Amino acid sequence: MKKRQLILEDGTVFNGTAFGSDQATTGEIVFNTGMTGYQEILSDPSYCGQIVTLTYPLIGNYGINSDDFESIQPSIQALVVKEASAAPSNFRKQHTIDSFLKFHEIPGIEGIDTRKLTKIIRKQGAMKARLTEATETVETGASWEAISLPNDQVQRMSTAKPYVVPGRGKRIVVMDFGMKHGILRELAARDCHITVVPWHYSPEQILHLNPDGVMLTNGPGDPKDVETATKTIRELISQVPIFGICLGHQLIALAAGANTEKLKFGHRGSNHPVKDLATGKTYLTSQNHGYTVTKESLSSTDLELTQVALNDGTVEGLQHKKYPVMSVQYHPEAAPGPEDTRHLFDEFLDMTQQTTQPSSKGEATYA
Ligand SMILES: NC(=O)CC[C@H](N)C(=O)O
Repeated sequence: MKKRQLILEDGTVFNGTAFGSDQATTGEIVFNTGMTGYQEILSDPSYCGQIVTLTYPLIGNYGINSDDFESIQPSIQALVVKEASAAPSNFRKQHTIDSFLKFHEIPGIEGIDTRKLTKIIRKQGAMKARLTEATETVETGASWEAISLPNDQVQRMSTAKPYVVPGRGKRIVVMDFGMKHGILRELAARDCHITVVPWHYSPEQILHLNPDGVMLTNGPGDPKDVETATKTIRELISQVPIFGICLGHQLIALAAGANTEKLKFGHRGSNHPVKDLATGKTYLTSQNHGYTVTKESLSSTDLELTQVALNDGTVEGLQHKKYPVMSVQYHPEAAPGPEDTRHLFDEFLDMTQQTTQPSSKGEATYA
């Protein structure tokens, strides 16, 4: 078995065994605490450029199947696990995790105490890490600084050309920032006529499609890296009902004049409790994000805080005070994860009945 090392920016070195493809690689290291759903995590484009470690110790035990992908091409930088199952057992199984990662040229390392690794990330915060042959010397602080991580992930993950998923229902334009299939699945299940457009589509191009509503998807990286999209959303807010998920939520916040910031180590897992402030109900949610909307920055905007994370009090949901625009930081499409908040897709489609004409009082009148 080939030896491989995981070297963290803080100097910690983990020794393990290679699986997946061969190349050495560098990325931001993040952890996900979900007990299942590794295939969806591997193929979630929001992880583009990140080395993902999973706290659940046995990964790959039900194989890789044809049904559970969240994108065609997995885009994680590397995978770090305790044990990669070589003998998966499931009636849907098509590949082992090793052969799947080899095919997609993604390196992995196993034999790592991923819970110890996670505790280090929680203490030190998200940092750079390198996956390499065991013979490479440990990098020093200065050389880590010289390694810059990418900031063009949305450009790489978004569709290059618009395309249609036909339906007979509501006309929804989806701005693709690195969309998970789950979002399309939910809209298609509600018979929407879906037009998926590239991240840089202009307000004119979007409105020309005559949408009943605009969906802003999840996506990788820092929301401040896609200023063009923020400007587009700023123009759309008063003209069409909008629903934003994760990166889409952060972009609505920026467009409305709020701020975003990087969390110390992010939220990634399938059991994050979120409280709806209007009803007092708590939902379990699926999450994958490293940035958050700055709560204090909301006071100078027309956005109202609707939901908060119960673990750390951060912003989880927003609603525009004048227009039919809402967003959540978590994943109501829940792939993987609990389905508590799927109803938000229905609420979005209900919202598309509302007009966006401000009344004489400056409030929107919802027909
Ligand atoms: N899943 C997402 O859309 C993540 C949004 C953003 N890239 C973040 O990490 O916060």
